[in-house]
Amino acid sequence: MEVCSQLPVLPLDRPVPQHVLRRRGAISLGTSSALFGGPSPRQLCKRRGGVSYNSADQAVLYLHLLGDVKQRGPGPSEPVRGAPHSHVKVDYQRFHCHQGPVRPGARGLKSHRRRLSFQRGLKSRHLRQRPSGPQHLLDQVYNCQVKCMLDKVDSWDFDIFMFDRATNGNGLVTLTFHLFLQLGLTRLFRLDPIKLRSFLVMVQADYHQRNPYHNSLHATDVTQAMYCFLRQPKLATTLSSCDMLLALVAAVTHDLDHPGVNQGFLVRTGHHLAALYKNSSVLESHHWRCAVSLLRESGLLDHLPITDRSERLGSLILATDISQQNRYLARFREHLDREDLSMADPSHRHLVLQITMKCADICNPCRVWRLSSQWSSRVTAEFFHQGDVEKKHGMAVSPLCDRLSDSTAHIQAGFIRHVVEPLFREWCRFSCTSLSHRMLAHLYRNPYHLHRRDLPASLDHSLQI
Ligand SMILES: Nc1ncnc2c1ncn2[C@@H]1O[C@@H]2COP(=O)(O)O[C@H]2[C@H]1O
Repeated sequence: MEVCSQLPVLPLDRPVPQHVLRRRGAISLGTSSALFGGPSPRQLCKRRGGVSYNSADQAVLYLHLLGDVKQRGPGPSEPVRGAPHSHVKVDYQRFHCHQGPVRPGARGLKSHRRRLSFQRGLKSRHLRQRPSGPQHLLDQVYNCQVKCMLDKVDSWDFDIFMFDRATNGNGLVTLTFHLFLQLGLTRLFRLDPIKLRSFLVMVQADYHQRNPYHNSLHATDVTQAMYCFLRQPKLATTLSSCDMLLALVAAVTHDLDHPGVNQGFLVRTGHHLAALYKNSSVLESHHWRCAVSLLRESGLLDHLPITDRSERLGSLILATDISQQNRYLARFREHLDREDLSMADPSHRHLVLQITMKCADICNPCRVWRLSSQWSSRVTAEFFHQGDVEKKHGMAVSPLCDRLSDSTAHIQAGFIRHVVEPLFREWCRFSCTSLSHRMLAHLYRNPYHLHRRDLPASLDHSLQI
């Protein structure tokens, strides 16, 4: 594998010329697709390599690389040259030489998923260690891309999907760590960067990557949106640093351990969480308890005398229960109508934070179509998957979950009209900024795109005429 250690920052929105690629010949574990170039932006989005491991041999990682691969320097053993799809076997113990061999008893700990799963151990070690050898060189290739994107993290058009690929699926850790620095929270609260990173690694690992929608990418997107909102003048000038800290923690943890099915499903199948939380805000209560447990496990905030920390975090996460939207919105609307919302009043500030959390959670239809369309496809895929499971077990199919009678356009139209628009209209009254107007503009424009996407091509053509 040939790796260049000094690479200039490459723009992510343009294909890399072939001659540059040939000269660099760089391939990294998590490199941005931009490095591999290609004629179309669509191809830019495709990863050309991957990593896997064999559970029978946990000391070895397999790199799967597309194209002609040549090795230089100490690194992966047994390189394969010339094959169109090369597999390079990497001695994992050499990557992490000071970790020592995998303990024979380690497999016995598998059942304690929440504490010491193989994946969490693997990820956290990988992120906590000082990079060494080939990994260090590989990191440099894509760190340039990530840095370039993070410079624009306050942009409403931030491409979270590309960012996640550029960070090799570690978008949540990378972005949130950066935002803590950016808001000065790490310095102000004297947060231990190692604890912060290990907390974020655990958070990321506790999202289910198999869920099309409720996974760590959604949490990263919500966190990025939260950051954009926190920078709005109404909030930036009135919220305390403690408010901001809690808001970021709530955003990044608000869907922890989401099973990919809704509360109705858990209640109807007699899931233990439904019994535990008495069929009320079942998932949100679980996300909150998971967040508290990971905060404890990491010890991140242990040194801070923040009173009611857990309760305040809980009330932000519980506010994302969509079935309670009208209750929150009515309170917010009343204050706006009476014009008596005072950001000096802690209870009013907290209500505003809850509304901010709700906005961040369901802002995906307010993103630019390029991003919004991906979210609507993902959420529909998750709904339909639940419907498939219900059909398979002879249960009644939940609303919006039947792939035979529901469609993405239909689901989005209802969601936007009844849920998103009422919330963002009030938000716009509260924070009347260019960002708010932009979000509303996308919200009104996106259904038009959706409608066109669902039309047969011939009909779409006739409409254009
Ligand atoms: N684009 C979307 N289309 C339809 N429903 C959505 C969309 N985005 C979010 N939701 C729903 O809004 C809910 C907010 O709370 P949850 O994350 O529990 O589950 C979410 C989805 O059910």
